[in-house]
Formats: sequence, structure tokens, C-alpha cells
Amino acid sequence: MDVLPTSESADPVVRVEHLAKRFRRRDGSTVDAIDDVSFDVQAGDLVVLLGPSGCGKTTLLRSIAGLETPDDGVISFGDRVQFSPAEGINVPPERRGVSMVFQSYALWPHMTAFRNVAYPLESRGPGRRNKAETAKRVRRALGLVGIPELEQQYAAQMSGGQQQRVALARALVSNDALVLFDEPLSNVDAKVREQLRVELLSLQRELGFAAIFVTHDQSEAMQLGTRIAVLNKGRIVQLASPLEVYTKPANQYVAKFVGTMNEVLGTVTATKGETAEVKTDLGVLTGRIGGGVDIGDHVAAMWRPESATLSTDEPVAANRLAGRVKASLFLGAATEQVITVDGREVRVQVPGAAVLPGGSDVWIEISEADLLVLPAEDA
Ligand SMILES: Nc1ncnc2c1ncn2[C@@H]1O[C@H](COP(=O)(O)OP(=O)(O)OP(=O)(O)O)[C@@H](O)[C@H]1O
Repeated sequence: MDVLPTSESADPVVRVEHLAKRFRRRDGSTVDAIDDVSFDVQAGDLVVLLGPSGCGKTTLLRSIAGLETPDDGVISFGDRVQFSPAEGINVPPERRGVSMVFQSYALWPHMTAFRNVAYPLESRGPGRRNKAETAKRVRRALGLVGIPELEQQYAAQMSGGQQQRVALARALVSNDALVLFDEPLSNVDAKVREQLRVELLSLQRELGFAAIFVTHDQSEAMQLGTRIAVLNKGRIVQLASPLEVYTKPANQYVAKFVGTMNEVLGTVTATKGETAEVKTDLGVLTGRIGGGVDIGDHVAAMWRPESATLSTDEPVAANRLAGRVKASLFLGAATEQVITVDGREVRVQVPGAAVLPGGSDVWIEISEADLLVLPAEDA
């Protein structure tokens, strides 16, 4: 992108407005892969597109890159429209000036790391840069991703993690204001993935490019995103900071998709300000209203395993459940207690090593502030 929006500029790096893409399947049925999606990406933002398989993440990312042609809507980079069928505009991918990192690395196997990284500079602006300038930028990019020593190695002779570092260097070498990531870490093993995540994050914050990152891994989304867009069936159902998505999920779908939630369904019997009383199979529970709910509504009472506490004596709190330890799972930094309450499994996470004997009687306490009451969607 050669016209970069400055921090004073009113234009976001990316603006997506009312984007729609419908696919026709071979059996004749249709699917709304993107259904009226609008969002902005600001300078320095790392927006994660998060959702289960088939929710439209890749189609949305590819549409922004220009690799997919939507049916309707507008895509702009800075003050330049890239796609707008109403205006007859559809800028081809190579002229959009964005870099992309793919799950499959997409390197030239028989080219060296150096040549792979130099490729965008040479193909986008032949003759514009001299060899020395190209070499300087390629070496800087390989240095940034921590593999300067692999410069002359062929891509086919590298580990998956090393190949993804080359792909990352290739995405950074053009200094584009926007980099798109399509599940780039899902092919590398867990340890390397952790490492690359940290490095990617620090590079993005240091170099300041805006990024859109597709993943179906909610913990990856929480770690990387300045904001998370949670998708469901082609729609953005919540776009907010990781903290807000975790603590104030917009609906039951988001609450269940991001992190672990305990859930009991019930009916609202009373409301008072921001709190609601819910009659459930486990007794009456009181919690804060997290969405439009009224007396008589069918709702889900939800809470995180780490926000409940365990005790052997009956607590005085309103939200208390008597249960029996089914299993204690030691996780290292914490222990997850699986408690049976009236035939249901409830999870409570306590810090440190706290393995309890199976069959012990315990009380679970949940504060009103930690219990979320949301409309039940799948009733
Ligand atoms: N070329 C195509 N033809 C027909 N249907 C398609 C095509 N590409 C995608 N779809 C459908 O569009 C929907 C969204 O697909 P998309 O690949 O964007 O989802 P996703 O969230 O990226 O999934 P995953 O995480 O599995 O990659 C799915 O129902 C998919 O079957």
C-alpha cells in the first residue's frame, strides 16, 4: 500500500462495509459465507477473526486480499476503494499492496530463503530497487524473524517452523501497512507455535503494521488480538477486546466459544437493576444480566471455572451448590476440579496443586458478579 494512513488520518487502514458473499454448493443449496459484515482495522490493530470451521473466516480474509470476489459491499484501504461493485471497482490482489501469510507457508521449495523473501520486492517493483537495497531489506527481514543463518538454505530443506519464519519474513519485507494471516501457526508443533506467537506479537507491536489474523483457536485469539471478531455463520457476533469478549460475552454463543463456561439453563423469576434471579434445576441462582433478559425468559446462567470457589463448609452466599468431587485434574499452575452437582458436571479451577480425594463432599460458591445471565439461544 503506498498511501499509508497516518495516525492523524481519519481513514482506518482497512474498512469493510456490508460485505456479502454467497456460495452455491454442488447440490444447488446456497450458503452465506459472509453475511453483511462491517468492521474497521486501525493502524497498529491486530484484529483476530475467530470462529468454528465454516463460519466464513477464510472467505472474509481472502476477500480483503482480493483472492475472492464478494457479491456486495465495499472494501477500502486508507482512502482508496479496493472493491465496490456499485462503482465497478475490484483491484487485483497484486495491486492491493497487502502481504499474506498462509497456513501452508506457500514458499517456492527450490528457492533459497533469501530468494523467497526477495520475491515480493522483485516481482512488485522490477528495476525500482537496486540489488544492494533488496539484499539489505531481505537480510533485515530474515534477521527480524530470527533466521539470518538460513539465508542460503532451500525452503524444502527446512522444518515447518523455519519455513513459516521465511514466510513471515517475506510478508514483512515489503513494509506493507497491512498483513493478513490465515491460520499461520496451525501446521507447526505446539512448542514452536507458542514461540512464534510471542515473536509475531512483538514484531507486530514493534513494526506497527495492522494485521488481520484468522484462527479457530480461542486461546491464540486471546493472546494475539488487540480486538477479536467472533464470527458465527458469516456474521460478526461480537467485536471487542479479548478482555471484553471474555468477561462480557455478547451472547451465549460467544460465552461458550471463548474459554470454558459452566452453564445451567433456567427461567428468570425476578429482576432488580442489573441482576436477575434464575430458577434452575440446581436451585435459584442470582447473577448479572449480560444481555436483554426479562421475567419469564428462558436463560443460561453461566460462570467461569476460575471464578467459583470451593469449601468444605456451607457458604452463606446466595449462589452455593453442594457437590461431590468426581476428579481432580492437576494442570501444573492450577487444578481443575470436576464436581458432580445433582448429576451434572461442574468445573472449578483452583490455583496450584489441590488434588482432592474423589468422592469428597464440597460446596461451590459463585458471586453474583461472576454469574452471567444471558438469553438461551439453543433452547
Ligand atoms: N468455493 C466454495 N464453494 C462453495 N462453498 C464454499 C466455497 N468456499 C467456502 N464455501 C463455504 O462457505 C462457508 C465458509 O467457508 P470458509 O472457508 O470461509 O470458513 P472458515 O471459517 O474459514 O472455515 P475453516 O476454519 O474450516 O477454514 C462454508 O460453509 C464453506 O463450505
